[in-house]
Amino acid sequence: MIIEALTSYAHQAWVWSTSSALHSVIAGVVLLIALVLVQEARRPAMAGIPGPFLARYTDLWLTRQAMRGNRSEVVHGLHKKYGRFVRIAPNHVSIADHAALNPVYGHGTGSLKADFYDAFAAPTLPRGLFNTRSRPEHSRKRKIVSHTFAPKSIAAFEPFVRMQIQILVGRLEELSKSSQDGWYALDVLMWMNYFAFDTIGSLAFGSTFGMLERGSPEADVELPTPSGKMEKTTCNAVQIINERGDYSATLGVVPPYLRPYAARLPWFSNRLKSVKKLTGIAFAKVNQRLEHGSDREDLLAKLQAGTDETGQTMGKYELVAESLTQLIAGSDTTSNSATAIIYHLCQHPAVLKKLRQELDASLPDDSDEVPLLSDVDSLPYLNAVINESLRVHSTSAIGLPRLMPQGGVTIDGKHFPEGSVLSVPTYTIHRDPTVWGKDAEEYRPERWLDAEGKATSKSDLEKSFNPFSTGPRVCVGRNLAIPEQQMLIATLVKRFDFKLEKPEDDLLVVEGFLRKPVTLPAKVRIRRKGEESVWS
Ligand code: HEM
Repeated sequence: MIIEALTSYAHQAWVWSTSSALHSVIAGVVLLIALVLVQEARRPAMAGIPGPFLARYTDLWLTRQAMRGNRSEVVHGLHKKYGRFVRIAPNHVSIADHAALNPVYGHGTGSLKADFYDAFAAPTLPRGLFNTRSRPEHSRKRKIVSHTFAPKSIAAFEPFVRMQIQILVGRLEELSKSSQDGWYALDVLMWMNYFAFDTIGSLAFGSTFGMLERGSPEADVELPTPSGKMEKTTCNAVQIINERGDYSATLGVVPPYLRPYAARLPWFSNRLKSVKKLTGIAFAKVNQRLEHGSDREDLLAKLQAGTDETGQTMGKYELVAESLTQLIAGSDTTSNSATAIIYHLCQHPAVLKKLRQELDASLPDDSDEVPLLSDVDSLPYLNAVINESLRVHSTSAIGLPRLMPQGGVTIDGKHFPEGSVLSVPTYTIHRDPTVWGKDAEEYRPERWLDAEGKATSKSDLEKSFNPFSTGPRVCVGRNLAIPEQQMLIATLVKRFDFKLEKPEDDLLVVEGFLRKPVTLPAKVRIRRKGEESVWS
């Protein structure tokens, strides 16, 4: 009886919906609402968690924030309004509490990278260390790659990094001398990009992109043509790496079943060209290296030599994928952070003065050499300046989404079942007043030091300091990233004066996957001792 009645009802509804275009639209909307409500009913754990009304029913709310380029600031505002737990998508809760870092990201929790990371896969390559979501595949790759970042390897990389700093110094001196009053106008961000790309090019591909020498962001690309031949061309590597971040971080929050359609919209399809070109850069560089060989002890050499537990080395495509991963992960992270440091030093003359006192006391004045890592890695104020800049700027600022494993997870009495997506927003925990104090929004390197100016026992602050993430997917390159900043910033501060074109302006930032400065117009000149105030 009931089945007959339902069948007859469905039949009538079908006839009604097909009887006119308006009826079809109404039927479609009703169906969509029914689907959304059924989905909502299947997620009782999420139901009581506050957040924007639309985010409860559709991922498109978060997509919109990602497209607008200020996701972290918006999510931060929501946490201020609603508290520690905020539902930012139907199946995604943001938890602004450092105590959630371990259950969400920690070793042994069994959480995995969420399907957000599928949007980071390069179309023609196997997954790399960063975007693989498979635990066994990640463990295998991580074993090979972490070996390349062991302390012994970092010692071998130091001369390559110092060489790029030396080239940067030479170029800035030359440009300063070319100007009548010694001040040369430049975009600090672009020069930090040239440095970061050339350094990672030198390490990950065996040769630089020549950006510092040319003062331009061009890189060679090799792309397959429809006929299967490789076409050689050039592109603006800085621009395409930015566009690739915007593309992936936005497409990654679109529901997976809508991604093929979304990818056809001009906003995405224009940026997809950049994703392809980026792969072409890695192909061009790795091909060059494989053709010509090299006896350099760099990242690529270590990747080529690395073996997994079965004794297998990486094949060519995997090698390209991992080199590309390092190019993407190790380039603008470095340049964004260095630019933010220079900006904050320009805005805080007292901090600059103190840093210079420390550097002048520990490094010789008359040396043309870039300092050794061992000369600068334990300088407390330099490290405080770097940490404070990583905290305030947070180039990796969004909550990195993780999929909860079988059995789910309970955080602060709230249970999230298997399949829930959770994240801890780095931008917000870097501003938690219960950890950082009432002045959490202020730039104050002294918070990293004790009353005698020595590095504090960091455990109190470090529990909420998350620039490199944590757990099995923690940044594998952090042992390189920090020494790179230490040597670079020590050299620039010791040898140059900077002044901002518009000191009254905040640092303009936009967020794709990373929170990055848009530009930092400034002037640079060879340092003139006794005229310290010019930085502000
Ligand atoms: C200041 C500089 C850097 C910052 C702030 C930074 C930050 C991060 C963060 C937050 C992650 C986790 C991403 C996620 O889970 O989605 C990450 C992962 C990663 N980083 Fe870095 N990074 C920096 C420099 C570097 C450098 C120089 C390299 C290599 C040359 C590098 C290579 C990687 C790789 C390969 C991963 C993926 C690790 C994995 O999933 O096992 N990073 N980084």
